[in-house]
Parts: sequence; structure tokens; C-alpha cells
Amino acid sequence: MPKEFHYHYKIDNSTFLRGVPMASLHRSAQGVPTAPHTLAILGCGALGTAILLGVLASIRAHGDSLDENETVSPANAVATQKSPPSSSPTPNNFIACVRTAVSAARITKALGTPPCNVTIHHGHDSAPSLLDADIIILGCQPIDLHSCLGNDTIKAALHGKLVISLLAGVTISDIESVLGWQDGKSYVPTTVIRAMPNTASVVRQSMTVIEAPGGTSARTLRMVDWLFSSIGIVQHIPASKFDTCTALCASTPAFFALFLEGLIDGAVALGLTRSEAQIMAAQAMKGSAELVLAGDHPTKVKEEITTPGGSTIRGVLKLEQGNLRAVVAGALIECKTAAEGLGARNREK
Ligand SMILES: NC(=O)C1=CN([C@@H]2O[C@H](COP(=O)(O)OP(=O)(O)OC[C@H]3O[C@@H](n4cnc5c(N)ncnc54)[C@H](OP(=O)(O)O)[C@@H]3O)[C@@H](O)[C@H]2O)C=CC1
Ligand SMILES: O=C(O)[C@@H]1CCC=N1
Repeated sequence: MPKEFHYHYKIDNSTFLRGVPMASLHRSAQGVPTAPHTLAILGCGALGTAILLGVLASIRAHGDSLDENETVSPANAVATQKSPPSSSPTPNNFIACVRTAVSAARITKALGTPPCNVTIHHGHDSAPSLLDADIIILGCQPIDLHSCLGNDTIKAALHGKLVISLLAGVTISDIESVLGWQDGKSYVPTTVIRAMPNTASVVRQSMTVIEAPGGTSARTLRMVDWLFSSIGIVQHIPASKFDTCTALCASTPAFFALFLEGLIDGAVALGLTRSEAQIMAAQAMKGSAELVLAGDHPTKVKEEITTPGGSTIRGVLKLEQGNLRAVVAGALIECKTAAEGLGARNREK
């Protein structure tokens, strides 16, 4: 039987209630502390850790009231939360579950000294830790869905709770069928929602799409919107668009990273240092994105820079010799198809 380990972080010397620093207890409108609310990340890998760090940073930025007035909210986002749900408790207690000690150490290192209560659990049976959780973010690889959720102790620990799946290509019904009880009962007592953030969650700049089945309670929707809008922008989408949005929201940071690498290599070839080129290229990319988020069409951004007979159009035409836009569109389509495949592969198990 594998050994299970727990690491508890105590941030200051304040009194702890069920492991939660008194200073971090959520207060209702009347100023009365509500019960601790626990968010677990089952499969706290690259993305789970980015979300955990982003949410903790959000809480740090807003103090013990968890007031979320600072959330990113562009005019065209369908759903963003500017404030935490007043009628539902927001998480103030966190559990990160992974399989291996190496991954637990990675999270420990990433957390540094967090001003919040976090428990890290590693081992192959996360069920005891999940008993304490109210909301579970599922962050394992799609191929690990069955090994992660498939045993009865885990299912029992999830009974009646909210599961937010990050898994690419894995549908809500895929998860519900894994959670279905083996004794023949057809109902699924766990609420399952899909969310597709990206690794910019760690700097609270994620683009997260959410699929919530009809009938999801308003309270649950407020909670999920608050959670992901605390680390970026949130948009609700139907199931039919999910794989496309997975490619567009979750995979494209890797595309942009490639573009940045090309720019940096070019700048280095021209004599800049890598570090100065990196900041300049990334800030130029960020500023361009901000212009589009502020309402400028990409064509306008391009046309305002390409002065007649100028230098920029020469570079743009060079990119078009490489068929840039068609290549990028094709890469996105490939990504979407591959995301669908991740789910299908899982169903064959
Ligand atoms: N990376 C990204 O940018 C994005 C990823 N996604 C989706 O998010 C999910 C996670 O991706 P990513 O973070 O990159 O993957 P990782 O491989 O980095 O993380 C997966 C984690 O799950 C843990 N795990 C697996 N099985 C169990 C188990 N039975 N109990 C507890 N922990 C378990 C692993 O632990 P251990 O390390 O100890 O083995 C690992 O830490 C995937 O489904 C992916 O499709 C979605 C959007 C973006
Ligand atoms: O590449 C992957 O498998 C995951 C899914 C979306 C982003 N990263």
C-alpha cells in the first residue's frame, strides 16, 4: 500500500480553525465568518498548479474579504464576475492531490510561502483528502480519467459535490459514466462542469471557457464564474464548441510562444541580447492583444503600423511568403481534431 503524505502550510501565527487561518475566513455581508470552504485539485500538475497559484494570488490581492473587483472583464466577455458570489461561500482552504512525491515537491517549491492554507497530498488514493473538499477541480491527463475517478472510494468522496473538469476532449457524459455507481443506479449524484483555462492562470490572465449543463444551479454557476474570473476572463459556451475553444484558448499560448521564439532569435541575430529581446517582443505582443481586446480589429492594428513604403509591410509580406495565416489556421484545426481524439481514446479504454 503506498504511503500517503500531507504537508500543511501555516502562514503566520494566527489561530487556525480546521486548518484555516482566522484571517482568511470568508465573511458574509453581516461580517459573520462563514464555514471554511475547501477547493481540491485532483491532479495538480502544470495547469492545476497554475490555477492554484493564480487563485491564491487573487486572494492575496483582495485580502480576507476575497473581494474580486479587480477581475479582468472585457466588454465582449459573455460572463465575468466582478465580485464574489454573496450567497455562496468562496474557497479559503485548498488541497492539491498528485500521485508522486516528486510532483508534491514541485508544488511545494512553486508555492514558496503562501499566505493561505494549502494541503498537498500525494499517493494513489486521494479519497481521504477529497472527503474534506466541497469543490473538486479534476486536472489529471485525459488518459488517466478512469484510474483517477474509477474506484468506489473516490466516487463516494465526490458524492453530491461539484466536479470541474479541465480534461481536453473528455465530455461531461464521459465523466458521468465513470462516476456512475456500479450497483446499477443510473443517477449521478455529482455535478460535473467543464472548464478550459490556460496556463496564464498563474498570472491571472487566463481565457477560460465553461460548459455548464442546463439545470446547473445559479449558486454553482456563480461560484464557478467567480473562481475562473479571479484568474482571467470567462466565457460560457455550448458543448458543440468546446473542442474548438480548447484549441483556441488552451493550446494557443504554445503557438504564441513559438512566434516569440522566432522574434527573439531574429533579434539575437541582429545583435540584441536574449533577455532584452524577450521583454521587448513579449510586451509588443501583449500590447497588440490589448488593442484587440479594447475593440480594434486585427486588420486595423496591422494597417495603422504598415505605413506606405515603410518597413513593417516588408516584414508582413515576408511572413506571408511562409503562408502564415493559412499555416496558423491549419494548426488550430489540427489541434481541435487532436483534442477530440483525446476524448475518443479515453472512451476506448
Ligand atoms: N497544460 C495545459 O496548458 C492545459 C491542460 N489542460 C488539461 O488539463 C489536464 C492537466 O494537464 P497538465 O496539468 O498539463 O497535466 P500534468 O501531467 O502536468 O498533470 C496531471 C497531474 O495529475 C496527477 N494525477 C494523475 N493521476 C492521479 C491520481 N490518480 N491521483 C492524483 N493525482 C493524479 C499527476 O500526478 P503525478 O505528477 O504525481 O503523476 C499530475 O500531477 C489535462 O487533462 C489537459 O487536457 C487543459 C488546458 C490547458
Ligand atoms: O496539449 C494538451 O494536451 C493540453 C490540452 C489543451 C492544452 N494542453
